[in-house]
Amino acid sequence: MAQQEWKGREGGERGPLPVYGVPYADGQPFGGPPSGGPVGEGADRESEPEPGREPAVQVRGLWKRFGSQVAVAGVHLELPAGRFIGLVGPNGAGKTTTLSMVTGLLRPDDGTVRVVGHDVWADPVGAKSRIGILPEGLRLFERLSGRELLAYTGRLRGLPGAEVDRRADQLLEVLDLSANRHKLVVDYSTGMRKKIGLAAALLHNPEVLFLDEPFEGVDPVSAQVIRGVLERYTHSGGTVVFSSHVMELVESLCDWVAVMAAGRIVAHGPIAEVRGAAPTLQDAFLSLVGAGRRGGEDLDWLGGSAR
Ligand SMILES: Nc1ncnc2c1ncn2[C@@H]1O[C@H](COP(=O)(O)OP(=O)(O)OP(=O)(O)O)[C@@H](O)[C@H]1O
Repeated sequence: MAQQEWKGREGGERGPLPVYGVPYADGQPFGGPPSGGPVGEGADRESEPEPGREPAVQVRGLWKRFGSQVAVAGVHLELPAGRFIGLVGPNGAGKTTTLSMVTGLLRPDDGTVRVVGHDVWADPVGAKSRIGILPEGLRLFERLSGRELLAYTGRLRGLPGAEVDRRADQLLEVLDLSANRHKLVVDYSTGMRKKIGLAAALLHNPEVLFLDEPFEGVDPVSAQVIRGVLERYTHSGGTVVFSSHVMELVESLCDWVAVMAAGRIVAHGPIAEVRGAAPTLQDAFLSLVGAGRRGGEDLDWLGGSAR
């Protein structure tokens, strides 16, 4: 089965896959830890960051305004490598704006972003060659088939054709898209679009994967498949940063979380630390973002029965 053949970044029987395009500065294929142990099954996922390993993302004093609207208000954040990281916050908190600036899609008004040590704006090629992105409102080349989209993405990433073919076929198989490989992307369902977008983001085996709401519109079976692929990716040393509103999902998937509210980071760290004494992450989240008990008490006209 293709899933078993697809070896992670620490390699398997076949060893690590070769790196193409811009070589990694530390000479480590696939961003495997230059020192320290592997992050994976059996590792203490909530322990301190691995010693000697560059943070996946370092954000300093990040600001973004849209007219009078301050979307991101001086974010400082350091995301450890090799973790499954959730970025959570209420609607309008600034998550998408932050992720857009961190991935080089939107220029900040102020501040710096480094991805695995590479400044996103001073060294865009160095930074972008190390990341994969599944952005919000994913725009894809609609008139290509899923298979053609992966071939195109792979060649853009500098992978040789044979390697693109091998990886694309494995990803299509693992993500259960093989039967739809020749269908045009325009005819893909929402969940299929997420999966082909994820395949495109993973194809060059990035060091850090940024996903904006990857499970939105995805059925439970596909969600399980995506989850398995992402867990495999982090277990072999990759870093996932994903935004979500579904706190149960974040709690079950992530080992590290950053909470945003009103353009600022209000808490960050290992899940257990952020949860503190609260029974669930959802409870901790509600108290962190200052949510009141607005359950619609004022909507006295709503609800059928006359009073
Ligand atoms: N291009 C834009 N022009 C004007 N305002 C914007 C723009 N993009 C974002 N904003 C505003 O910036 C703030 C943060 O938006 P952002 O999309 O980053 O929030 P979010 O946390 O991702 O929200 P959601 O969870 O609803 O997706 C909001 O008030 C939003 O209206």
